Amino acid sequence: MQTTLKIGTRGSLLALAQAHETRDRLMAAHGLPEEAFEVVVISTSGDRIQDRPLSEAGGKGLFTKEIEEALLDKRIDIAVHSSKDMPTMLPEGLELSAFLPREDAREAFISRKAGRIVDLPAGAKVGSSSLRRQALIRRMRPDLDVVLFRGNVQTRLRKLDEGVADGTILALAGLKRLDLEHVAADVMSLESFPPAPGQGAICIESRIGDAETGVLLTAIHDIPTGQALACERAFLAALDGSCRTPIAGYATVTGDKLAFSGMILTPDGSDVREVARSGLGKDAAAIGTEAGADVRARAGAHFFDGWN
Ligand SMILES: NCc1[nH]cc(CCC(=O)O)c1CC(=O)O
Repeated sequence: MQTTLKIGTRGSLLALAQAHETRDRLMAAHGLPEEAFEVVVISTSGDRIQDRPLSEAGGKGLFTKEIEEALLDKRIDIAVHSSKDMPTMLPEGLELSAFLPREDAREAFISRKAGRIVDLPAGAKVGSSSLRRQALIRRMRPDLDVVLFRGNVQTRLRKLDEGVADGTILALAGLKRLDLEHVAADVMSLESFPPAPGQGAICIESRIGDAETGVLLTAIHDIPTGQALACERAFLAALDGSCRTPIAGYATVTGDKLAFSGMILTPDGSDVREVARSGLGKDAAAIGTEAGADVRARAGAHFFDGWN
């Protein structure tokens, strides 16, 4: 390779850890030196807006817009993202071309006051800005006070120290990538606190038709993770998923088999619909689409009233 491969990323420590993991895997897969890569940090609107829930500020695309512009302008060659933060629709000309092997997708409860959510005293404050997490907390403990909590992982942990909330929920995957796994008081089961579609999986976005980059990425793409993500993202798309909708979904792939579980909730957590489907990994997207259509039909129009 004559020129360096430019890897675009947000500037948070978690985003940088993900960009470095991608670079390290590319180095190992192709026997390339570190100098063959350049990590380009790009600030996004999502990083700058801190005072509002993202659902009000414009949704998921806020973390990707400026990075995707850089990709389309060829200022970078690939973009590294948390799959969870990726909208279901990408700008024309871009695709998710590789997924790294998935990290643990479970959620962690973090608190100095209690070992588990169920042990928090009545009225305790739990901070989260995710509608899914807020709904799941309320479903489990309607008596808790759910407060808005934004910022990167470090900011949220500092807010806990400052007493802004008594507890919060973070992805175990992010904590692991930051060597902060020890702050987790409890790791919650996939059944009791199901993750967001895409949680724990790093994805790489690139320009459609960029064959040179495609060859590099094929070597680090994890097929089971790619199938799981195709299913989860199809589920989200079938439900018109955005940051405004409490949706959980998680697929596992073993050999050629795929198993998917999904859930939608009303924002107050009082009503849920669950769906489980299994099939072949090669049919991942169709399984996700069908699961989404099924859960939507069983929910009925009334279920979605409170969503917008
Ligand atoms: N929305 C922020 C975000 N995007 C991805 C992760 C965690 C890492 C992952 O799920 O891969 C986080 C932080 C969190 O939810 O704790």
